[in-house]
Amino acid sequence: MELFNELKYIERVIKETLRIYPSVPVIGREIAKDIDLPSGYKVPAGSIMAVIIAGIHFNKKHYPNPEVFDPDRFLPEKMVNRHPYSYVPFSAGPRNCIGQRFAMLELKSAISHFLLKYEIGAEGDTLPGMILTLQSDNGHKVWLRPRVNK
Ligand code: HEM
Repeated sequence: MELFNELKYIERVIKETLRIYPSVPVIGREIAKDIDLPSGYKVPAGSIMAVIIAGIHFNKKHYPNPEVFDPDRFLPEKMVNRHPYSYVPFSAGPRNCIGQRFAMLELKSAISHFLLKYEIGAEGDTLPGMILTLQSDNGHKVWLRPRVNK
């Protein structure tokens, strides 16, 4: 656990990956009470709303040049003034992802063990698609090379 806490750069890479490619790009909620939006629109109780997580993560107000992959957006000093709900790959509130801490540990473990043995790179583009969760429409083409420890 202590070692995983030290993997700061991998953590930023995972966070930035989940910003651009949130595994759950849309969630739904039934509205319990009427909401008056600042735009003047009233959302009546009982409505079903879609929360577009991928849309929130591309809001230029929070993420300048949102299409650019930049793990350093998640440096502590860059995050300090960001709105708490500007980054919600695991949703937020009472029904958020119960597995988010485990998911982060699992990803750090898998990625770090993998990178100790292999180099990996993209081979062509991936077309994002969605079947409830985000996935590739044309597969993930990658190259792998055993890592030679110098
Ligand atoms: C990168 C990995 C993961 C992502 C991005 C993710 C994302 C999410 C999101 C966005 C929700 C909320 C759905 C909603 O609000 O309607 C959710 C719910 C949930 N997730 Fe995850 N999840 C991940 C991994 C995991 C893992 C590893 C587990 C279990 C070990 C897990 C268990 C759950 C459960 C049980 C819920 C439902 C919680 C509830 O409704 O109260 N997730 N997840």
